[in-house]
Amino acid sequence: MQVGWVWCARRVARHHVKTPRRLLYVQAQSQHDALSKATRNIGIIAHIDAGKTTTTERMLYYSGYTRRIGDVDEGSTVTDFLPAERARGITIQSAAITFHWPPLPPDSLTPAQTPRLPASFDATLRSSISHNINLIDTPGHADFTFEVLRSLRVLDGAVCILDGVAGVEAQTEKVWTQAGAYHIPRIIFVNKLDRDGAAFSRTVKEIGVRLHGWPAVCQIPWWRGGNGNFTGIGDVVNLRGMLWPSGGDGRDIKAFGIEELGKTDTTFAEEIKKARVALVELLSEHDDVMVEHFLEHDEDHLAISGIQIMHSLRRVVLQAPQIVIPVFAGASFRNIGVQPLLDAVVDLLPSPCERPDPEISLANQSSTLSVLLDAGASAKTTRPAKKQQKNDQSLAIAETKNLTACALAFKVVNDTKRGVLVYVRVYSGTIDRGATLYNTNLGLAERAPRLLKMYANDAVEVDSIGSGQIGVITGLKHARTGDTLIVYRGLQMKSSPPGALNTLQLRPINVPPPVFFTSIEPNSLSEQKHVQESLGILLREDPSLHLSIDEESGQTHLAGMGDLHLEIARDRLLNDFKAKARIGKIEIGYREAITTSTDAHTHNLDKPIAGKAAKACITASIEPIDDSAIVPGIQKPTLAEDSSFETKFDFPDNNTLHISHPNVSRHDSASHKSHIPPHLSLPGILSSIQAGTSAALARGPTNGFPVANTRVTIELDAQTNLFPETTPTAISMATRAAVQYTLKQACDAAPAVLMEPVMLVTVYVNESSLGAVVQDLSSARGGQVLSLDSADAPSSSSSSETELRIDPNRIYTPPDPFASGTGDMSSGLADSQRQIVARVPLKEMVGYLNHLRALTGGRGTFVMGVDGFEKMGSQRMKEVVERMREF
Ligand SMILES: Nc1nc2c(ncn2[C@@H]2O[C@H](COP(=O)(O)OP(=O)(O)OP(=O)(O)O)[C@@H](O)[C@H]2O)c(=O)[nH]1
Repeated sequence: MQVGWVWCARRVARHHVKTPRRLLYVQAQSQHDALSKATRNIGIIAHIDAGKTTTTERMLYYSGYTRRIGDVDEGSTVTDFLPAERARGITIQSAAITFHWPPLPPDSLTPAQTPRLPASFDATLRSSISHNINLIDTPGHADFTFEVLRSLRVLDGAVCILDGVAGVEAQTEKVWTQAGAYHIPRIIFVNKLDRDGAAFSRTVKEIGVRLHGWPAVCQIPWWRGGNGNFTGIGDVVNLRGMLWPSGGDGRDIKAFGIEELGKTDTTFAEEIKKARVALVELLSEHDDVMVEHFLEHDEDHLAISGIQIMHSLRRVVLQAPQIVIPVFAGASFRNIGVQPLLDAVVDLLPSPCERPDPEISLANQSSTLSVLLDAGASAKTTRPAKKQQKNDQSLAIAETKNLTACALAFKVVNDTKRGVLVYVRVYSGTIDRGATLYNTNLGLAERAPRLLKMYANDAVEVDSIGSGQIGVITGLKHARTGDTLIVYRGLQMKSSPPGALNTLQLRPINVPPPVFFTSIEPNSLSEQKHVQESLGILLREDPSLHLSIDEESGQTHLAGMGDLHLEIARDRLLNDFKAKARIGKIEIGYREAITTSTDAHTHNLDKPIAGKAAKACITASIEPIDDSAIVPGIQKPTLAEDSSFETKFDFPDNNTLHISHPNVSRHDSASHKSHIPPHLSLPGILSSIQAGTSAALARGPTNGFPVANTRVTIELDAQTNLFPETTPTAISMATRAAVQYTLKQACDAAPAVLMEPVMLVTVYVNESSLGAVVQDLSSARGGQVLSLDSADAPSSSSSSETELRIDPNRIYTPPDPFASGTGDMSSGLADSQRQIVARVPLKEMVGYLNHLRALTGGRGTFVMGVDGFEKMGSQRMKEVVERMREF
C-alpha cells in the first residue's frame, strides 16, 4: 500500500502534474497511520515520591530534549513546572510533553515530521525505530485523584513506578485499579534500588499479591559482588548484564553477554538464566505462540530469541484484562535503568491504533466513537427514513459524515509566556490550524488559531493534530479541562452542529463532590476584576474546584476535594496570578438539610435590571427528601424526566427540581406560541429556573453550607407568570428569591440539620498494629469498620477488572541481599499485611497520616475517597457549630 503511493507520488512529481485529490488523501492517510503506529501516549503513575519526576527528567535527557538532568530536590525539573510544585517537590499538574525514543539522529527530520516505517515494521523490534512519545506526568497525591483520572482517560499505556524500599503503596494500588478499569496496559519500574533497605523480591511479590497480576521479571538487580552497591541490571530477555559505571550521566552502559558474565560473576549469570526459565514458563501459560517457540527450540528456555520474548510480552500486555505485568528495575536518581525502560515503553505498550474504541455519550445514550462514525458512514448511502429523522440519535448518525474531528481537552494550563494552553487528545479526524471547534459541553464554537506540540520547554508550531496525537491549542477563550471539541464541516461561529451531535461527549467522568472550602475576598474593589478573572482560569484548569458567590454578602467560596487541593489553588491565586485577596481558613464543607416542608410562596419581581424594566413571577415550595445519606455522583444539574408538561432536574447533593408547566408541552412547540412571549423559549425558561434554583441551593440559610436532600417544586403558569418584560435573568432572579424565601421559612419552622462528609478509608497495616489501628478508628474517630482482610483478599473497592488471587510462592524472584524482616519471603509477606476498610467522618481524618505513622512504627498507609454525606447527631452538630463560631 505504502509502496504504491510512494511510487505514484514520485511519478506524478516528475511530470510536474498537480497531485490528484485522491492521491493526496491516500498519502495523508498513510502518513497518519505511520505516525499513529509509531506513537505512544503514556502516563507515569505511582505513589507520591516514588520518583516519577526524577525518571521523567532522565527520559528527556536521554532522548536529547534537555541538555542537563533536572533535579527535583534543587527545583530545576522540566515537568514540575508550577512554582508551587517546584517549592514542594511534588507534581500537582500533569504536564504533557513529547519526545522521541530512540532519539532522532541530530541531523535528521524536524521533530514534528512523520517517521518512515519499514514494511517489516510489525515483525521488527519496535525500539529499533524512533517513536513519538507523548508523556503525561500524573500527580501522586490523593487530593489529586481526579487529576489522575482525567489524565488516565487519554493514556494508551502506563509505566507504574514503585519505590523499591516502600514496595506497593496504597495510592499506587488505587491508581493501578483505576487504570485497570480503563483497560490501560501497564508495565512496572521498581525504582530506588540504590537505597538502603531496597527489596526487589519483596516488591515483586507485592506486585502479584496487591496488584493482582503475574509479575514477569524482565530484569533483575545487579548488586556489586552479590550484596554491594546497586550497579546495573540483568537483562533477562536478552540474556546479558548491563552495568552503569558510577558517577556518570548514565549514557555510558557496558553490556556483557551471558557467557562472558559466567566467567566474571557466575552467581549473577546463573540467576539471569533462572529468571529466563521463569519468564518463558510464565509467558507459555498465557501465550500460545510462546509455547510454539518453546517447542521449536527443543524446550530450551535459553534458546528462544530476545525478540520472540519481547513480542510475546507485547501480546500478553495487550490482553484485556491484563494478567501478566512486566517488571523492570533501576534507580533513576543514579541514572540506572532508564534507557531500557524507554525501550520497553516502545516495545510493549500499545500505539493509539491498538486501543479500544473510546466511549462516548450522545443524546444521553452511551456508545463508542467508531460505532457512531461507522453508522454515519453507512448512513451516507442509506437515507434515513422520515420517521427516523425525528429521533435525535439517528439524526446525529446521519450528520457524522460532516464530523471531521473529535477531540478531548484533557488539560488547561495558564502559561505565563504563551497564555492559556489547551491540551487535546484527538480521537478521530484531524484538527487543522484555524479550524472552528464546537465545544459540546459549553455549547459554543471558537476558532483554534494556533496549534503546538510541546517538547520539554519548547513549543513547536504545527499545522494540524491528527487522530491518536496529543497537542496543544492556544488562543481558545472558553475550553475547559474535560470538554469535548468537535470539528463539523461548514459550521458557522454562532451556530451549532445539527441533530444531537451538539451533545456528543467523549469519555465523560464524574467529578467527585467537594468536601473542603475556603472564602476569598478581594483586598479592594479595584482588585475584584482581577481576582474573578484569575478564579475563572483556575476553574478552567481544574473543574474539580467549585466556586459559589453569595451576591448579598459578596463572599466567594472556593470548594475542593482536599485541604492540599485548596492550598495549591490558594498559592496559585496569590503567587502565580498575583491576585490581591484575603483567603480564609480551609474548612470542611458540611451540608444543610431542611426537616419540614413549606407552602407555596410566590415572588413577584418587578424592577429594572441593567437599566431595563424587568418582570417575572415564580411560585416555589420545598420539602425534605427523607434520605439519611447522600451518595456522591451527580455534580451538575441533569435533566432526568421528560414528560410533556413536567420537567425534572437532578441536582448535586440529592436535590431535585420539579417544574410543572401546564399548557406548554415540551414536545409540541406549537403550543408555545400562544402562551410564551415571542422573545422567550421553553428550554430557555427552564434553564433560567434551573440556574436560579441552583444559586439558592448553593447557600443554606442556617450556616451558609450548600443545601442537601431537598425537593423544590416550581409552578409555572405561562399565561400569568410571563410578561412582555420577562427576561431570562428576571426569571432566574425571581426563582432564586422564591426558593431562598421557602428555605428560610422551612428553617424557621424547624431547625435544619447538618450533614457531614464521610470517607471510605482503606488502611494498610502490619498484623502487629492491626488492633491499635482498628481501636483508634472505631472509638477515637467514631468510624465504622466494614471489613478486615489480609492484603491479598479482593479489596472492597474492587475495580471492574476481575481481581486475580496470586499465590506469592509461585512468583519467581531473585534473592534480596538486604532482605529485611518484611522482605523475607518464607515468612509470607501477604499474611503480615492487613487491610482495614472503614467509614469515618472526614473531620476525624484531618491529620490522620501522622497519627497512623505513630501507631504503626511508620509503616501504615491509607487512601480515602468521599463515600457520602450523613446527618449528624445533635450533640456532634452542636460541637461543630460551636467550633465554627470560634473563627
Ligand atoms: N536514592 C534514590 N532517590 C531517588 C530515586 N529516584 C528519586 N529519588 C528521590 O526521591 C524523591 C522524590 O522523587 P520525585 O521524582 O519528586 O518523585 P515523584 O514521584 O515525582 O513525586 P510527586 O511529584 O510528589 O508525586 C526525591 O528526593 C528524589 O531525589 C532513586 O532512584 N534513588
